[in-house]
Amino acid sequence: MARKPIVVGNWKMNKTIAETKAFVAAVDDKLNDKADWGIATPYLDLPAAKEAKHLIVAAEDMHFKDSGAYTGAVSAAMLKEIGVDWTILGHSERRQYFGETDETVNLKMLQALKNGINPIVCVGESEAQYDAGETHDVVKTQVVAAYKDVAKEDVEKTVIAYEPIWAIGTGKTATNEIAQDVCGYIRSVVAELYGQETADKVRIQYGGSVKPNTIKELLAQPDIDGALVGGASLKEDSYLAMVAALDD
Ligand SMILES: O=C[C@H](O)COP(=O)(O)O
Repeated sequence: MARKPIVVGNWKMNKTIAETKAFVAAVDDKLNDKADWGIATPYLDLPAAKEAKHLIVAAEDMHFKDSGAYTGAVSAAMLKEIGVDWTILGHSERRQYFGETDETVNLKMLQALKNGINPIVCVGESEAQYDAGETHDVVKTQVVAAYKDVAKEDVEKTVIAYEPIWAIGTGKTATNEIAQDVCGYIRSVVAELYGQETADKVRIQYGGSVKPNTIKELLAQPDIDGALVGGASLKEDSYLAMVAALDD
């Protein structure tokens, strides 16, 4: 079955509210139907981003509890209240700098799905793990942990982003072959967990130095159903160049 690609810009800790409004004004009307197009923004920018009519708007994280004494955290209900029904979870920067673990990613997956929020769950190996040939083992462990207790009927609401850490912000995109190999392997792990039919419905993104000149070939790979894009999603012209690249 054909899976519609999903391309989401992950802005990380970039852009003010004013810059978000300018981006939406420049980009939202110029998208095409070659993919579901979206942006993940800092919490403060989300209401401005939600002024978009076409862009999917995602948070970059959320907490796994309903409410309580979790200073600095944002809940699923808070996101839903402003109409946000997507979130990234388990990005490697959250794992590296904010103590995110496979266990908290799993709790957040369950909390997101319970609240009608679609998670984009990130997995990927470090450079040392890549060099040691551990990529498949690492992503399998992360996927199995993330989906613990996730119901089969919820799986197709989720997106998996394969982001090799060594390719993030480095300009070192994984080759099409490596990206396809790992995304295909991730699909086989989902098939082991939930069966092939469910695995065939899950969209798997590649992320890591995706640029307007590389996105089309990456998305042409059979198991790559989109991209999670950092740097190249920040400038309006670069985002629109990715949109145009899929039009060719
Ligand atoms: O979530 C996005 C990734 O971390 C990729 O970032 P990048 O495109 O700047 O390498």
